[in-house]
Amino acid sequence: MASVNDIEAQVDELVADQSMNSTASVNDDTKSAYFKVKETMKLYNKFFLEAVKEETIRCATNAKKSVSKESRAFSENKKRSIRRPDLKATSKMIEMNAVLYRKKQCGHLPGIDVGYQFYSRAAMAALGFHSQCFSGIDYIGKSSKEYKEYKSSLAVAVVLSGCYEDDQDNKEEIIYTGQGGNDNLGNKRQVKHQELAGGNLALKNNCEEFDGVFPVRVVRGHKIDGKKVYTYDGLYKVDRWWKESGLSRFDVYKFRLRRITGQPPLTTNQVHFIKRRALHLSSTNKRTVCEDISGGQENLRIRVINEVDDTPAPTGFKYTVSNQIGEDVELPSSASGCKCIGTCTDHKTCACARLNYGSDFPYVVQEGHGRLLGAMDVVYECGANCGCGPECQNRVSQGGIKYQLEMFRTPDKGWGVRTLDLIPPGAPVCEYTGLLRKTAELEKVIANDYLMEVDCLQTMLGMGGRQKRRGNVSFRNPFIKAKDIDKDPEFTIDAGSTGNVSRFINHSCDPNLFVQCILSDFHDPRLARVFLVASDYIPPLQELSYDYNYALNSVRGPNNKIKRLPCHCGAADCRKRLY
Ligand SMILES: C[S@@+](CC[C@H](N)C(=O)[O-])C[C@H]1O[C@@H](n2cnc3c(N)ncnc32)[C@H](O)[C@@H]1O
Repeated sequence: MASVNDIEAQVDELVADQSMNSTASVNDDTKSAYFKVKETMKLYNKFFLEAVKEETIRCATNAKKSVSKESRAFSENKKRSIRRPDLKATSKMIEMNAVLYRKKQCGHLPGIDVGYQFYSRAAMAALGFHSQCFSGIDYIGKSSKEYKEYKSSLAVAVVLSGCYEDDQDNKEEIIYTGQGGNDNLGNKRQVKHQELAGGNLALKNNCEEFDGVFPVRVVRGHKIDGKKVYTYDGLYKVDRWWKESGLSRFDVYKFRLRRITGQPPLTTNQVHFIKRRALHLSSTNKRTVCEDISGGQENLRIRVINEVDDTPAPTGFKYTVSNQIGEDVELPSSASGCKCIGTCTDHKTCACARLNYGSDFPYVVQEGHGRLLGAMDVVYECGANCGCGPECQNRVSQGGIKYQLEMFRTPDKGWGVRTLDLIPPGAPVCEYTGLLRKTAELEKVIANDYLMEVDCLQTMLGMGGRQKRRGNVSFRNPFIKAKDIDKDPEFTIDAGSTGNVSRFINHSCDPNLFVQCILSDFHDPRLARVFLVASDYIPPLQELSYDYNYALNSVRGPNNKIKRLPCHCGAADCRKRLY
């Protein structure tokens, strides 16, 4: 188990990551509530992925240990009783005092608006929005020392999980069944009487003792791409309660919840997509101007939609799924690679894993998705000379795009890219491809909006204001001497005339992707491949964005005058200018 010191170090590191991720230097007081919510979720997601990794290792170790029949049976049971990573992550948040809203409170919580989506009950608890991971009703207990001002218990939030046979849900008016007496097997069965205690008593108090003055936050569970998601539907007043004999003839408590007027409209119906339905909506209801911008080169076709104006699908560039190499760029010979066979599983014996931060695999594989444990200086994947095959868990970024993307016309940023699938945090979404050129060659180029510097080396060395990231990769680069390194990267990917879908991804001051350099076939960081990786859960139809990270006043026009480009990202903490 990690010591408190380890955990504190991780938090410091993450906070450093966060502050360096933004060019605006924001201190705690000036950060908006939205930013704090996002930061808290990032920390939770990091702990979650680490817990997944710990569990994977624990299960593998248990399986190895099982030699005799009995110990194998024991180990199988242990494997089944996996300690839930989501609960472990929340415990860690509590242990570290990192829960955002530690003191329970009624009403809206800043930074969490109606329509906000939680990707697990544990994530909700990590924010302090609803602190129970299993019970439907979260309440302030009357005996709680912290809440002396309340003479009776008081409910603050309820989850409508669809687990109770007696629930009735008309969206604006809900007949909510109290908690308890359910068999918790997912078949909605009541198996015993409910009691007027705990959360049920608290909801009754909201209605009677407090005369409906204190509304409860209502969260509704539904599915996106087969994953359970919880959407905040707003504040509801508890205006009636009663006891009745339920469908299975057991006593149940009922509470009538009425949505308070004047709140933004409900979004649960709008976000209730399953994979194919999102695609279907996209293809039938919208104006498609190109069936596949990749011309069949990607695994999944990428439609182009324009519902804004008459601009046809973009032309004037050649689609390429991998980097084209400029005439005066010489690629180094391939790195020697690992000797693993099939798939790499042991980080101690895999030579590629050992090059990474913590001498370990940089990814965890969860529910079929390979996810990066966090932003790193550099990621070493297995490559051309490795013994393992394409199914290896250390090749997550390889093999093309895995999430259905769509290009669309925005009202004020030209073309943009959105996802039609739910993308989990840490998932590599796409490579930034183009023509790999020497940066010096591009100095005289005046207008090219599609350049991406390969700043892997500068990031590894923390030079030139590059993001501080996780990385214990020592500088043992045979390609270049440390003293010769310039703060400006030597190579740039120019996607002006050749590139892929990434060239259409816009900037945001509150992005959902981050830039990650990856090395695989060869290990020269000056020529690393550049990927865009999800930093949050990205729901279907949300625009993809990353931080272009321009230094302000750094872009000059033909007459050497400083150029200014207003930012239209719409983020609460928008810096107002791209450059
Ligand atoms: C790499 S391109 C992105 C794709 C571009 N929208 C297009 O239609 O080709 C970068 C350019 O997109 C526009 N852009 C990207 N993000 C923007 C933002 N947040 N606000 C305003 N314009 C933006 C700017 O014109 C910028 O120079």
